Amino acid sequence: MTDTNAALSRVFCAIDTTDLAHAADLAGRLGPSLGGIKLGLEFVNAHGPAGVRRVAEAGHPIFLDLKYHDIPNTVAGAVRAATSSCRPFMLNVHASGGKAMMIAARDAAASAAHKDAVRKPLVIAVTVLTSLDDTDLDAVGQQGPAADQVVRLARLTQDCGLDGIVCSAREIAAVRAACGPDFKLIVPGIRPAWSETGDQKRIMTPADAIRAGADYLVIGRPITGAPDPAGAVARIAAEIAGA
Ligand SMILES: O=c1ccn([C@@H]2O[C@H](COP(=O)(O)O)[C@@H](O)[C@H]2O)c(=O)[nH]1
Repeated sequence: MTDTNAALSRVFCAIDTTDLAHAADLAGRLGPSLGGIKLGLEFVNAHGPAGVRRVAEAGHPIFLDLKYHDIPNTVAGAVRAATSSCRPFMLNVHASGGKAMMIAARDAAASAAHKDAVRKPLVIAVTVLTSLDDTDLDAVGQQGPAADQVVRLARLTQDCGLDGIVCSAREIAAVRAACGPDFKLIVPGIRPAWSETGDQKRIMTPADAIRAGADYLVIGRPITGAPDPAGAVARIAAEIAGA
């Protein structure tokens, strides 16, 4: 990839904060070429759909990262409500919530979008959190290694008709081999060489993750914790463009 705008369009910035004014200001400063903004549990629990709509005023697609994990009826209701109130580009559930729940989420997103005459959000499923490694999986009784569990859940997600998954960059090759080129791979756990790892365990640099075949990268603290967030985004875009 040689074009920095094309590189930027693959990046969702995770704005994890309770500060609404800061989130809206930051979204406005990251430039129109950014792929989108990811808002999750911290922000939405503080500010709800009105806060999401406020941040969306900057014009970026919104990835609503609330990782629903409940019984099918409850998740369907949450997906319907979120689709109508937040109009996200993409939202997610946990694949380990099972087949019936994922199908209910898929159908709820489609029916709510149809009812409101808006574009259906991409519905994707979290496989294995990027903060977990093989030892962590053993501890919760999930059959590792992580890559095997990710592929198992990716196949299940695809069978349920969802649009893609959240996985780490380390599993991209295995998931592509199992699920093909059109299945969307959304990849957090991204750490430029100059950033701190923090609580993430299955990490990769932005350039390597794009080279591996990620559709979108989700990058939070390396951008939001930088003294100059827009500068950090530009640096990441240049690294990807050089990949
Ligand atoms: O497996 C997952 C699923 C979601 N996330 C989310 O992505 C961002 C990453 O932020 P960083 O600051 O770059 O670590 C964060 O909002 C998580 O909730 C994830 O990291 N891993």
